[in-house]
Amino acid sequence: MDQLRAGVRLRIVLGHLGHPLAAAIVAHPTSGTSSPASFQPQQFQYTLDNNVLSLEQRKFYEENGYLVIKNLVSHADIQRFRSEFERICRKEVRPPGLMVMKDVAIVKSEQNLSEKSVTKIQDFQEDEELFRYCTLPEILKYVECFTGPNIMAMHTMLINKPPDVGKKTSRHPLHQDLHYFPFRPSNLIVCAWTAMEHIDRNNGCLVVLPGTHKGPLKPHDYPQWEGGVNIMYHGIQDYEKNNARVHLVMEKGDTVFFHPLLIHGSGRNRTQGFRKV
Ligand SMILES: CCCCCCCCCCCCCCCC(=O)SCCNC(=O)CCNC(=O)[C@H](O)C(C)(C)COP(=O)(O)OP(=O)(O)OC[C@H]1O[C@@H](n2cnc3c(N)ncnc32)[C@H](O)[C@@H]1OP(=O)(O)O
Ligand SMILES: Nc1ncnc2c1ncn2[C@@H]1O[C@H](COP(=O)(O)OP(=O)(O)OP(=O)(O)O)[C@@H](O)[C@H]1O
Ligand SMILES: O=C(O)CCC(=O)C(=O)O
Ligand SMILES: [Fe+2]
Ligand SMILES: [Mg+2]
Repeated sequence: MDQLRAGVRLRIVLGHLGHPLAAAIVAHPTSGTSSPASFQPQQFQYTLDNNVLSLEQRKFYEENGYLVIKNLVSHADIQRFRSEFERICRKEVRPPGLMVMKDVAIVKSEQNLSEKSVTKIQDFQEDEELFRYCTLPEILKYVECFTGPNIMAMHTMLINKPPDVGKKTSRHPLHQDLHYFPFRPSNLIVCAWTAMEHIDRNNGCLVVLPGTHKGPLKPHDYPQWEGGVNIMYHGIQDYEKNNARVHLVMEKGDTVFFHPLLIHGSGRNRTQGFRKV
């Protein structure tokens, strides 16, 4: 029931906003008569009272702005998402509203779509098989700790980071997702990011600046990268250079939940594989 509602709301919200950009997963701002947030002890600002997170996990998210849950999504589900992605690349299915992006370094050279030319698909909410991700009880269970029970999926993507061709265009500059989101409140938004395979610094893992979710939304612009930058890959110019980057090494199925103000990005893919999340 809840899962069905999530899907229906998604369509309504996208239609209403009329905006190609949207968020990960967010609480409905007008939901419920009593906002759980108002009952929070003063020290918890970024998480809601729940029976899911341990006190330690809760404190970690509050302090750092992200939380990795190991082995959350089954390998069987990941295989299904992978297969559907390949079907989309082969154009066997073309869900309405889906956006397909190629890497800027190869967009002019490669004509045919294949899983080797597609860097990312976005807005797969009309694809039943991929949207299953947003309905997985194990995902929603954690999402609810940040959004509360009235959940909407706001933006969806499957990222297929290609092997870098030498121009470093496979990188994703450091940014805050809130830059792309025209809705608030930010503390009731969370992104769920699931590794579809082993991911480390070699194939371009997620890189985070812990604690930056406590700061403001910063100005974003295209980075001055010699090799080029992908469309809409805006970055923060003036991030704190002595703020240590943390590279999140993740196994297949591991999922990181992060705050939309957390500064994050991803490095270049130095392998020959297509890093999928
Ligand atoms: C939605 C946000 C929420 C975020 C949530 C989570 C937040 C954290 C993640 C944030 C990640 C970043 C955020 C991404 C934000 C978007 O991606 S927003 C959506 C992408 N941009 C748009 O929708 C803008 C409008 N759309 C477009 O321009 C086109 O649909 C696309 C995406 C470029 C693809 O075009 P296409 O239909 O495949 O057509 P194609 O002929 O291949 O290309 C058209 C032109 O675009 C150029 N182009 C194609 N691909 C690229 C590329 N990768 N780079 C540069 N130029 C390109 C081509 O060279 C061509 O240029 P010209 O020859 O006309 O000069
Ligand atoms: N000195 C820097 N200036 C600006 N952005 C940076 C800088 N260092 C890293 N970044 C950003 O953070 C992301 C992650 O950095 P990281 O150093 O992990 O990746 P990389 O430089 O692509 O690869 P690697 O250092 O592992 O060879 C990069 O893709 C880039 O967007
Ligand atoms: O996976 C990546 O390369 C970056 C993803 C990202 O920025 C996001 O999911 O918000
Ligand atoms: Fe992001
Ligand atoms: Mg580096």
